[in-house]
Amino acid sequence: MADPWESTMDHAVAIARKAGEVVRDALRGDRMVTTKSSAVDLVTQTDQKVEQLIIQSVKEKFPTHRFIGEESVAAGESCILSDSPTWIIDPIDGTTNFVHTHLTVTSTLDLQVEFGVVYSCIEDKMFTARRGRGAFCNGEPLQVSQQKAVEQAIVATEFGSDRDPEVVDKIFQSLRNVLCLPVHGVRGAGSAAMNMCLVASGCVEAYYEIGVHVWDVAAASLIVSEAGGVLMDVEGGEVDLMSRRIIAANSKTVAERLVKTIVAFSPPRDDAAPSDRCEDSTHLSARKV
Ligand SMILES: O=P(O)(O)OC[C@@]1(O)O[C@H](CO)[C@@H](O)[C@@H]1O
Ligand SMILES: [Mg+2]
Ligand SMILES: [Mg+2]
Repeated sequence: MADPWESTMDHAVAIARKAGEVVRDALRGDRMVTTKSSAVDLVTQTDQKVEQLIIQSVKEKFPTHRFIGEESVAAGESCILSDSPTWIIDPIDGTTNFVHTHLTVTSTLDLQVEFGVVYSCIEDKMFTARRGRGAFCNGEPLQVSQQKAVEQAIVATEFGSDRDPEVVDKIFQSLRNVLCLPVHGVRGAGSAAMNMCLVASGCVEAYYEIGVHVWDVAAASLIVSEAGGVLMDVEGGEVDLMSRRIIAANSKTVAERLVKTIVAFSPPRDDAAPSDRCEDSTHLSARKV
């Protein structure tokens, strides 16, 4: 049966590839860095340029579509899912990697709940998923790991950009608990989207994080699900993409072991009123790197 969203997804893949070209070009030059919610929550002009490139390109073809973009929300736009087709965009997931010219930088585009696209532009890996039609990397089907024993697993996570000592303590308590399950190892790509694509690819068995944003995980969530994986809230139950908490695992068994292990807490939701997000958006003086 013809897929009504096929041409739209094709456009998403094409614009993700174009975004990757812009990111790769920017890696060869100087990057002006400012900060958002904390001194280590980095953003560059390339993040903003790529997000506008994506949004303008989509608006021209689909004028009724709505957007949730990381940098638009940082600039004060709402982060509310509507009944209209809504694109959830992270122009650069892994800005810290980008600023340090480290590998693994992705751009994510998600059209709720129809398709997800994550492009890892340094590796030239295009991860895609269409609801009900599987997940792929450069056209090759993806399948999660079949390892159900968490003691034989590698788990991915990130430390986030909140440096409140009480929050850091909880993050470290979870990390300690996971390590002592024990697990074979803990890894972090510096990008939630890339960590989740590693789950979908069967490279790691699970990823969890408290502190992510909806734009970090929306596209890759569909890629994990379509690769046979499971999404869960850190306290069990259905994942809420606006809650800033997620477990993406190869199986319910592994996900439920992590639920019993993680020290749960609730950051301000992405769809909370801007004043409640406690994002102080302190734009410290820009610096060139
Ligand atoms: O700001 P960015 O580059 O889009 O997000 C980068 C990122 O590593 O920070 C989050 C918190 O650790 C991660 O989950 C997310 O992928
Ligand atoms: Mg991100
Ligand atoms: Mg980003």
